[in-house]
Amino acid sequence: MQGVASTFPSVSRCQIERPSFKCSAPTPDQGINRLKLPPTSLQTVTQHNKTNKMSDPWKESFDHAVAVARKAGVVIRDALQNEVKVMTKSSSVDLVTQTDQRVEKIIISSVKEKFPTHSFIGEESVAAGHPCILTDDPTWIIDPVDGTTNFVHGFPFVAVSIGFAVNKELEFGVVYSCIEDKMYTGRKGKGAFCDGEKLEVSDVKDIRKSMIISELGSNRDEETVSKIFSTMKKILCIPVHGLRGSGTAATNMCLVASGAVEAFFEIGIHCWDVAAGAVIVTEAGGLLLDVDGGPWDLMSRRMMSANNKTIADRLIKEIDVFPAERDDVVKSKK
Ligand SMILES: O=P(O)(O)O[C@H]1[C@H](O)[C@@H](O)[C@H](O)[C@H](O)[C@@H]1O
Ligand SMILES: [Mg+2]
Repeated sequence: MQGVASTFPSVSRCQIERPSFKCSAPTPDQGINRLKLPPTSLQTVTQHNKTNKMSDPWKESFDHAVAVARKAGVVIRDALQNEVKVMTKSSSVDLVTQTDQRVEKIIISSVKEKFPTHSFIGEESVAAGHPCILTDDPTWIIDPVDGTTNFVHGFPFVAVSIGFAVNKELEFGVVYSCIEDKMYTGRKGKGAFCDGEKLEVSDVKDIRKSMIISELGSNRDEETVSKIFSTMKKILCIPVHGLRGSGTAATNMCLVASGAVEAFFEIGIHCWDVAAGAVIVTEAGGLLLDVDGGPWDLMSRRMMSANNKTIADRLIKEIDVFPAERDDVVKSKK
Protein backbone atom coordinates (compact mmCIF):
# COMPACT_ATOMS: atom_id res chain seq x y z
CA MET A 1 0.00 0.00 0.00
CA GLN A 2 1.14 3.58 0.48
CA GLY A 3 4.70 4.42 1.47
CA VAL A 4 6.34 7.37 3.19
CA ALA A 5 5.42 10.81 1.91
CA SER A 6 8.60 12.29 0.54
CA THR A 7 7.34 15.84 1.03
CA PHE A 8 4.51 17.15 3.12
CA PRO A 9 2.40 20.08 1.88
CA SER A 10 3.67 23.54 2.62
CA VAL A 11 0.90 25.68 4.00
CA SER A 12 0.30 29.04 5.68
CA ARG A 13 2.66 29.78 8.52
CA CYS A 14 2.64 31.82 11.68
CA GLN A 15 4.93 31.72 14.66
CA ILE A 16 4.07 31.25 18.25
CA GLU A 17 6.07 31.58 21.46
CA ARG A 18 5.42 28.92 24.04
CA PRO A 19 6.52 28.26 27.57
CA SER A 20 9.45 25.84 27.61
CA PHE A 21 9.20 22.47 29.34
CA LYS A 22 11.72 20.89 31.60
CA CYS A 23 11.61 17.17 30.98
CA SER A 24 13.45 14.38 32.68
CA ALA A 25 15.19 11.77 30.57
CA PRO A 26 13.00 8.81 29.61
CA THR A 27 13.20 5.68 31.73
CA PRO A 28 13.65 2.28 30.11
CA ASP A 29 10.54 0.12 29.61
CA GLN A 30 9.77 -1.63 32.83
CA GLY A 31 9.05 -5.23 32.03
CA ILE A 32 6.64 -4.62 29.15
CA ASN A 33 5.98 -8.15 27.98
CA ARG A 34 9.66 -9.03 28.17
CA LEU A 35 10.54 -12.56 27.07
CA LYS A 36 12.39 -14.38 29.86
CA LEU A 37 14.53 -17.21 28.52
CA PRO A 38 16.25 -19.69 30.83
CA PRO A 39 20.03 -19.98 30.29
CA THR A 40 20.30 -22.76 27.72
CA SER A 41 22.09 -23.83 24.54
CA LEU A 42 21.99 -21.73 21.33
CA GLN A 43 20.06 -24.49 19.54
CA THR A 44 17.31 -24.49 22.13
CA VAL A 45 17.13 -20.67 22.04
CA THR A 46 16.75 -20.72 18.24
CA GLN A 47 14.03 -23.36 18.51
CA HIS A 48 12.29 -21.33 21.23
CA ASN A 49 12.39 -18.19 19.05
CA LYS A 50 10.88 -20.08 16.11
CA THR A 51 8.04 -21.48 18.23
CA ASN A 52 7.52 -18.07 19.75
CA LYS A 53 7.31 -16.42 16.32
CA MET A 54 4.62 -18.87 15.29
CA SER A 55 2.53 -18.51 18.43
CA ASP A 56 3.17 -14.77 18.79
CA PRO A 57 3.76 -13.52 15.23
CA TRP A 58 3.52 -9.79 15.93
CA LYS A 59 5.76 -9.65 19.03
CA GLU A 60 8.72 -8.26 17.06
CA SER A 61 6.53 -5.58 15.48
CA PHE A 62 5.10 -4.71 18.89
CA ASP A 63 8.55 -4.38 20.46
CA HIS A 64 9.62 -2.20 17.57
CA ALA A 65 6.52 0.00 17.99
CA VAL A 66 7.32 0.56 21.67
CA ALA A 67 10.94 1.44 20.88
CA VAL A 68 10.14 3.79 18.01
CA ALA A 69 7.29 5.50 19.93
CA ARG A 70 9.72 6.25 22.76
CA LYS A 71 12.31 7.57 20.31
CA ALA A 72 9.63 9.76 18.67
CA GLY A 73 8.57 11.05 22.08
CA VAL A 74 12.12 12.22 22.79
CA VAL A 75 12.12 14.15 19.51
CA ILE A 76 8.80 15.79 20.46
CA ARG A 77 10.01 16.70 23.96
CA ASP A 78 13.18 18.23 22.53
CA ALA A 79 11.12 20.21 20.00
CA LEU A 80 9.07 21.68 22.84
CA GLN A 81 12.12 23.64 23.94
CA ASN A 82 12.21 25.55 20.63
CA GLU A 83 9.97 28.00 18.85
CA VAL A 84 7.41 26.21 16.70
CA LYS A 85 6.47 27.13 13.13
CA VAL A 86 2.75 26.51 12.86
CA MET A 87 1.11 25.57 9.58
CA THR A 88 -2.53 24.74 8.87
CA LYS A 89 -4.23 21.91 6.98
CA SER A 90 -8.01 21.72 6.35
CA SER A 91 -8.80 24.94 8.27
CA SER A 92 -7.14 27.66 10.34
CA VAL A 93 -7.59 25.57 13.50
CA ASP A 94 -6.33 22.27 12.03
CA LEU A 95 -2.68 22.74 12.94
CA VAL A 96 0.47 20.93 11.86
CA THR A 97 4.16 21.55 12.59
CA GLN A 98 7.45 20.37 11.17
CA THR A 99 7.71 18.14 14.23
CA ASP A 100 4.53 16.22 13.21
CA GLN A 101 6.02 15.68 9.75
CA ARG A 102 9.51 14.85 10.99
CA VAL A 103 8.31 12.38 13.61
CA GLU A 104 6.08 10.57 11.10
CA LYS A 105 9.04 10.18 8.73
CA ILE A 106 11.22 8.84 11.56
CA ILE A 107 8.60 6.24 12.51
CA ILE A 108 7.80 5.12 8.97
CA SER A 109 11.40 4.89 7.79
CA SER A 110 12.45 2.89 10.84
CA VAL A 111 9.51 0.48 10.42
CA LYS A 112 10.14 0.16 6.67
CA GLU A 113 13.74 -0.78 7.28
CA LYS A 114 12.77 -3.58 9.67
CA PHE A 115 9.51 -4.71 8.05
CA PRO A 116 9.78 -3.82 4.34
CA THR A 117 6.52 -5.57 3.37
CA HIS A 118 4.32 -3.73 5.88
CA SER A 119 1.93 -0.90 4.94
CA PHE A 120 1.20 2.46 6.56
CA ILE A 121 -1.57 4.92 7.21
CA GLY A 122 -0.05 8.04 8.74
CA GLU A 123 -1.78 11.33 9.55
CA GLU A 124 0.74 13.51 7.72
CA SER A 125 1.15 11.12 4.78
CA VAL A 126 -2.62 11.20 4.26
CA ALA A 127 -2.52 15.02 4.48
CA ALA A 128 0.10 14.88 1.72
CA GLY A 129 -2.26 12.89 -0.50
CA HIS A 130 -1.58 9.24 0.36
CA PRO A 131 -4.66 7.01 0.43
CA CYS A 132 -6.32 6.15 3.73
CA ILE A 133 -7.49 2.65 2.88
CA LEU A 134 -7.06 -0.30 5.23
CA THR A 135 -6.15 -3.52 3.40
CA ASP A 136 -5.40 -7.02 4.75
CA ASP A 137 -1.66 -6.17 4.87
CA PRO A 138 0.03 -5.76 8.23
CA THR A 139 -0.59 -2.01 8.57
CA TRP A 140 0.85 0.58 10.93
CA ILE A 141 -1.68 3.32 11.73
CA ILE A 142 0.29 6.30 12.97
CA ASP A 143 -0.46 9.62 14.63
CA PRO A 144 3.02 11.07 15.14
CA VAL A 145 1.81 13.89 17.42
CA ASP A 146 -1.67 13.38 18.83
CA GLY A 147 -2.48 16.71 20.42
CA THR A 148 -0.77 18.99 17.93
CA THR A 149 -2.70 22.02 19.25
CA ASN A 150 -1.52 21.14 22.76
CA PHE A 151 2.03 20.83 21.44
CA VAL A 152 1.83 24.26 19.77
CA HIS A 153 0.53 25.92 22.94
CA GLY A 154 2.62 23.99 25.44
CA PHE A 155 -0.45 22.32 26.99
CA PRO A 156 1.15 19.26 28.51
CA PHE A 157 -0.68 16.31 26.91
CA VAL A 158 0.90 15.08 23.71
CA ALA A 159 1.06 11.46 22.56
CA VAL A 160 2.65 9.32 19.89
CA SER A 161 0.00 6.83 18.80
CA ILE A 162 0.75 3.64 16.85
CA GLY A 163 -1.92 1.07 16.04
CA PHE A 164 -1.19 -2.13 14.10
CA ALA A 165 -3.75 -4.10 12.12
CA VAL A 166 -3.57 -7.38 10.19
CA ASN A 167 -6.45 -8.59 8.00
CA LYS A 168 -8.20 -5.39 9.06
CA GLU A 169 -8.12 -6.46 12.72
CA LEU A 170 -6.22 -4.47 15.30
CA GLU A 171 -3.44 -6.56 16.86
CA PHE A 172 -1.75 -4.04 19.14
CA GLY A 173 -1.68 -0.40 20.15
CA VAL A 174 1.07 1.76 21.63
CA VAL A 175 0.42 5.23 23.03
CA TYR A 176 3.40 7.10 24.44
CA SER A 177 2.24 10.13 26.42
CA CYS A 178 5.59 11.77 26.00
CA ILE A 179 5.45 14.77 28.35
CA GLU A 180 4.14 12.62 31.21
CA ASP A 181 6.60 9.91 30.07
CA LYS A 182 3.95 7.18 30.26
CA MET A 183 4.04 4.20 27.89
CA TYR A 184 0.61 2.62 27.35
CA THR A 185 0.39 -0.65 25.44
CA GLY A 186 -2.27 -3.19 24.51
CA ARG A 187 -2.00 -6.45 22.58
CA LYS A 188 -4.95 -8.51 21.40
CA GLY A 189 -5.64 -11.19 24.00
CA LYS A 190 -2.66 -10.19 26.14
CA GLY A 191 -3.93 -7.28 28.23
CA ALA A 192 -3.22 -3.57 28.47
CA PHE A 193 -0.43 -1.97 30.47
CA CYS A 194 1.01 1.38 31.49
CA ASP A 195 4.75 1.18 32.17
CA GLY A 196 4.33 -2.53 32.86
CA GLU A 197 1.34 -2.12 35.26
CA LYS A 198 -1.81 -3.93 34.16
CA LEU A 199 -4.71 -1.63 33.29
CA GLU A 200 -8.36 -2.18 34.14
CA VAL A 201 -11.36 0.00 33.37
CA SER A 202 -13.46 1.32 36.25
CA ASP A 203 -16.41 -0.71 37.51
CA VAL A 204 -18.75 2.29 37.92
CA LYS A 205 -22.18 1.57 36.42
CA ASP A 206 -24.07 4.58 37.73
CA ILE A 207 -23.74 7.42 35.22
CA ARG A 208 -24.30 9.91 38.06
CA LYS A 209 -21.06 8.72 39.62
CA SER A 210 -19.10 8.89 36.39
CA MET A 211 -16.44 11.15 34.90
CA ILE A 212 -16.59 11.50 31.11
CA ILE A 213 -13.98 12.78 28.68
CA SER A 214 -14.61 14.26 25.23
CA GLU A 215 -13.29 16.95 22.90
CA LEU A 216 -14.56 20.02 21.08
CA GLY A 217 -12.66 18.97 17.94
CA SER A 218 -11.52 21.24 15.15
CA ASN A 219 -14.78 21.70 13.23
CA ARG A 220 -15.98 25.31 13.59
CA ASP A 221 -19.15 24.99 11.55
CA GLU A 222 -21.79 26.69 13.77
CA GLU A 223 -24.38 23.94 13.52
CA THR A 224 -21.76 21.32 14.45
CA VAL A 225 -20.48 23.37 17.39
CA SER A 226 -24.09 23.78 18.64
CA LYS A 227 -24.58 20.01 18.52
CA ILE A 228 -21.32 19.39 20.41
CA PHE A 229 -22.36 21.88 23.10
CA SER A 230 -25.93 20.59 23.37
CA THR A 231 -24.57 17.06 23.83
CA MET A 232 -22.16 18.23 26.51
CA LYS A 233 -24.91 20.23 28.25
CA LYS A 234 -27.23 17.21 28.36
CA ILE A 235 -24.47 14.96 29.70
CA LEU A 236 -23.42 17.49 32.34
CA CYS A 237 -27.03 17.85 33.44
CA ILE A 238 -27.66 14.11 33.88
CA PRO A 239 -25.66 15.04 36.07
CA VAL A 240 -22.26 13.35 35.77
CA HIS A 241 -19.47 14.08 38.25
CA GLY A 242 -17.40 15.83 35.59
CA LEU A 243 -16.64 16.34 31.93
CA ARG A 244 -13.01 16.67 30.82
CA GLY A 245 -10.86 16.88 27.71
CA SER A 246 -7.10 16.37 27.45
CA GLY A 247 -6.83 17.51 23.81
CA THR A 248 -5.72 14.10 22.55
CA ALA A 249 -8.04 11.23 21.72
CA ALA A 250 -5.25 8.69 22.25
CA THR A 251 -4.60 9.92 25.79
CA ASN A 252 -8.33 10.13 26.52
CA MET A 253 -8.70 6.46 25.61
CA CYS A 254 -5.78 5.52 27.86
CA LEU A 255 -7.59 7.34 30.67
CA VAL A 256 -10.65 5.13 30.04
CA ALA A 257 -8.38 2.07 30.13
CA SER A 258 -6.80 3.27 33.38
CA GLY A 259 -10.16 3.76 35.10
CA ALA A 260 -9.60 7.51 35.56
CA VAL A 261 -12.71 8.23 33.50
CA GLU A 262 -15.64 5.99 32.58
CA ALA A 263 -15.97 6.94 28.90
CA PHE A 264 -14.56 8.89 25.96
CA PHE A 265 -16.62 9.83 22.93
CA GLU A 266 -16.03 12.05 19.92
CA ILE A 267 -17.27 12.55 16.37
CA GLY A 268 -14.66 13.80 13.88
CA ILE A 269 -11.63 11.87 15.14
CA HIS A 270 -9.55 9.96 12.57
CA CYS A 271 -8.41 6.33 12.48
CA TRP A 272 -4.86 7.33 13.54
CA ASP A 273 -6.22 9.09 16.67
CA VAL A 274 -7.96 5.97 17.99
CA ALA A 275 -6.46 2.79 16.45
CA ALA A 276 -3.95 2.27 19.28
CA GLY A 277 -6.33 3.41 22.02
CA ALA A 278 -8.98 0.99 20.75
CA VAL A 279 -6.79 -2.02 21.60
CA ILE A 280 -5.75 -0.52 24.94
CA VAL A 281 -9.37 0.11 26.02
CA THR A 282 -10.68 -3.31 24.98
CA GLU A 283 -7.73 -5.14 26.54
CA ALA A 284 -8.39 -3.23 29.79
CA GLY A 285 -11.93 -4.66 29.78
CA GLY A 286 -13.75 -1.76 28.11
CA LEU A 287 -15.86 -1.68 24.96
CA LEU A 288 -16.08 0.28 21.72
CA LEU A 289 -19.29 1.29 20.00
CA ASP A 290 -20.47 3.62 17.31
CA VAL A 291 -22.02 6.83 18.71
CA ASP A 292 -25.43 5.46 17.65
CA GLY A 293 -24.90 2.24 19.60
CA GLY A 294 -24.02 0.09 16.57
CA PRO A 295 -20.74 -1.75 16.06
CA TRP A 296 -17.62 0.42 16.01
CA ASP A 297 -15.85 1.00 12.70
CA LEU A 298 -12.24 2.26 12.63
CA MET A 299 -12.80 4.37 9.50
CA SER A 300 -16.10 5.95 10.58
CA ARG A 301 -14.60 8.93 12.45
CA ARG A 302 -16.97 8.17 15.35
CA MET A 303 -16.01 6.73 18.71
CA MET A 304 -17.72 5.74 21.93
CA SER A 305 -15.37 3.91 24.27
CA ALA A 306 -16.53 3.05 27.75
CA ASN A 307 -15.90 0.91 30.80
CA ASN A 308 -19.21 -0.93 30.31
CA LYS A 309 -22.38 -0.99 28.19
CA THR A 310 -24.58 0.63 30.86
CA ILE A 311 -22.46 3.80 30.80
CA ALA A 312 -22.07 3.74 27.00
CA ASP A 313 -25.80 3.30 26.34
CA ARG A 314 -26.72 6.10 28.74
CA LEU A 315 -24.33 8.53 27.01
CA ILE A 316 -25.40 7.47 23.52
CA LYS A 317 -28.97 8.60 24.38
CA GLU A 318 -27.67 12.16 24.75
CA ILE A 319 -25.41 12.41 21.69
CA ASP A 320 -26.55 14.74 18.92
CA VAL A 321 -24.88 13.12 15.97
CA PHE A 322 -23.48 15.27 13.14
CA PRO A 323 -21.94 14.16 9.85
CA ALA A 324 -18.22 13.48 9.44
CA GLU A 325 -16.90 12.13 6.15
CA ARG A 326 -15.35 8.65 6.55
CA ASP A 327 -11.57 8.34 6.49
CA ASP A 328 -11.65 5.81 3.65
CA VAL A 329 -13.64 7.91 1.19
CA VAL A 330 -11.64 7.89 -2.02
CA LYS A 331 -11.28 11.44 -3.24
CA SER A 332 -11.28 11.88 -7.00
CA LYS A 333 -8.29 13.77 -8.37
CA LYS A 334 -9.18 17.01 -10.17
O1 LIG B 1 -4.81 16.45 15.12
P1 LIG B 1 -4.33 15.71 16.31
O2 LIG B 1 -3.47 14.55 15.92
O3 LIG B 1 -3.72 16.57 17.33
O4 LIG B 1 -5.61 15.00 16.99
C1 LIG B 1 -6.88 15.44 17.39
C2 LIG B 1 -7.32 14.83 18.72
O5 LIG B 1 -6.87 13.56 18.89
C3 LIG B 1 -8.81 14.98 18.83
O6 LIG B 1 -9.34 14.23 19.88
C4 LIG B 1 -9.15 16.42 18.94
O7 LIG B 1 -10.50 16.68 19.11
C5 LIG B 1 -8.56 17.29 17.87
O8 LIG B 1 -9.40 17.31 16.74
C6 LIG B 1 -7.14 16.92 17.46
O9 LIG B 1 -6.89 17.52 16.27
MG1 LIG C 1 -4.46 12.90 16.37
